[in-house]
Amino acid sequence: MPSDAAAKGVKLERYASGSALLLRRVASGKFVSASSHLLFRATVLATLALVFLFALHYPSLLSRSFSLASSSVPSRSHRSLLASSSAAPTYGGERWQKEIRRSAKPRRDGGLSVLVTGAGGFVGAHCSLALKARGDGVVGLDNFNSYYDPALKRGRQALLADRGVVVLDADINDALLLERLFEAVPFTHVLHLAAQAGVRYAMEAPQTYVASNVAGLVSVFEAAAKHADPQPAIVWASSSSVYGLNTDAPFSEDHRTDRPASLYAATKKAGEAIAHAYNHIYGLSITGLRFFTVYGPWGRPDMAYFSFARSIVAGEPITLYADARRDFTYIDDVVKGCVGALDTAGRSTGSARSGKKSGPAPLRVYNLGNTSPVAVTRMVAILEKLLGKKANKRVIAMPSNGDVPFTHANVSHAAHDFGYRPTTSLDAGLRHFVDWFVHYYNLDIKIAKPATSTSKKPAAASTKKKGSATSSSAASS
Ligand SMILES: O=C(O)[C@H]1O[C@H](OP(=O)(O)OP(=O)(O)OC[C@H]2O[C@@H](n3ccc(=O)[nH]c3=O)[C@H](O)[C@@H]2O)[C@H](O)[C@@H](O)[C@@H]1O
Repeated sequence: MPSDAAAKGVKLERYASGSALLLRRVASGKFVSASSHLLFRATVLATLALVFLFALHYPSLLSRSFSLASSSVPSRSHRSLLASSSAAPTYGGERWQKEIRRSAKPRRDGGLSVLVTGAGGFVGAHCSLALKARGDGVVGLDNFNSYYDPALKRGRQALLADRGVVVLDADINDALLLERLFEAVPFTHVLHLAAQAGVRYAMEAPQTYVASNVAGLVSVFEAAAKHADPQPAIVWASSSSVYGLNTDAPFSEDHRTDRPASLYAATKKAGEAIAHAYNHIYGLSITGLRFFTVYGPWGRPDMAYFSFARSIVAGEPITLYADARRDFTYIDDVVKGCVGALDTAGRSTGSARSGKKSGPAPLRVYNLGNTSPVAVTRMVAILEKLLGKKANKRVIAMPSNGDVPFTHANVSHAAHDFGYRPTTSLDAGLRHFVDWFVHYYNLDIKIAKPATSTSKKPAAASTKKKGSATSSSAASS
């Protein structure tokens, strides 16, 4: 990855040469007299000077147009990394390293030291809390982009800060930052969850998926393979969507995954192929987890269960795709799967110093689903009951937007290798979600009592009340 200054130079050059070309074309017109050449040169110089000043003051605007790496996010300076101390001008340095090392330090014998990318995200925040709670060291990073309401991500960050977990304000495509992190801490594991999520949004913003899910994944693998000593084991988020047009059910890891139905799925499938290459060449221990429609407290507002809950409360219509079914998987179950995958990952066998591996390293992929698909109409009925309000439903045929009609996980491999056993029904899980949702948005809603008691308690993160409510209309798509 080029340095900031070099990248800025390239951008500036393109910008400047574009302006000069335009001006040259105007200059070649017959109406430009010889006497105006001097004026023309002065104009070019002045334009270049203005572009230079503009680039100095608004690098983020330029990088949004030209940089693949940052096209998915409202660009922010890579130098303002510790969200808790925005005054810090650079990363690296003693104070920065001290804070990172404190956060990364395990508090139990044999504890892991885990770098969690996407720690401000839904699954990342829950996993970070769970790891910290059992005495592992955790450092998070997140670019806090505005794909959905960043206030929610900041809320999760605040929760993590309460528990002593630092979440850096940084992008996975910032190779230098990753280098510095691996220099500062000998992480035993990386839990790589930073990604551009969402199946249907890929039609609107295809490049953001390439930037985060392909380029970003390579960036993490590169750093782990070449700048970490010893190399960590990596567990990363793939997706149930890789099964695409597969019709054999339940979906097994042995089934075909070469027919993705969306660009999102294609980038996740590409990630699995990239993982194979890095495992093969560099001896990185890599585990891909295929998540199945994960939901719960502190969830993603772009997902159907969350956006439907908001619409029901607001009395707005919702659109249901006819006959859609999902293997909805509760966050606590997924967290157990992630932790199990970390605990059983096995070591990487490569060496950053020699560039060689001592032997084959583990390369694994697992489904993390609930094993019981439920109709989306049923999911809405549960929400209606909990919220005490009917949804204004519009049912349409499933559009061709990358969606698939159903998902259904076979989890026997994860059960066998690390005891993964999902235990939360959609009724119980949505109750925990609605409980959190009502508190978080300070809604005046009394949640309907369960017909039968649910055995599980809400997730640790779900009981935290938010003092100042975020307007439900503020959340993104
Ligand atoms: O399992 C996965 O791999 C994926 O799960 C979800 O994707 P999806 O299952 O499509 O989740 P939602 O967007 O919440 O949709 C859930 C269901 O609601 C349906 N839906 C969605 C939106 C809508 O307006 N109407 C509607 O009926 C969809 O067809 C789908 O069956 C996540 O958004 C992806 O990031 C993740 O990778």
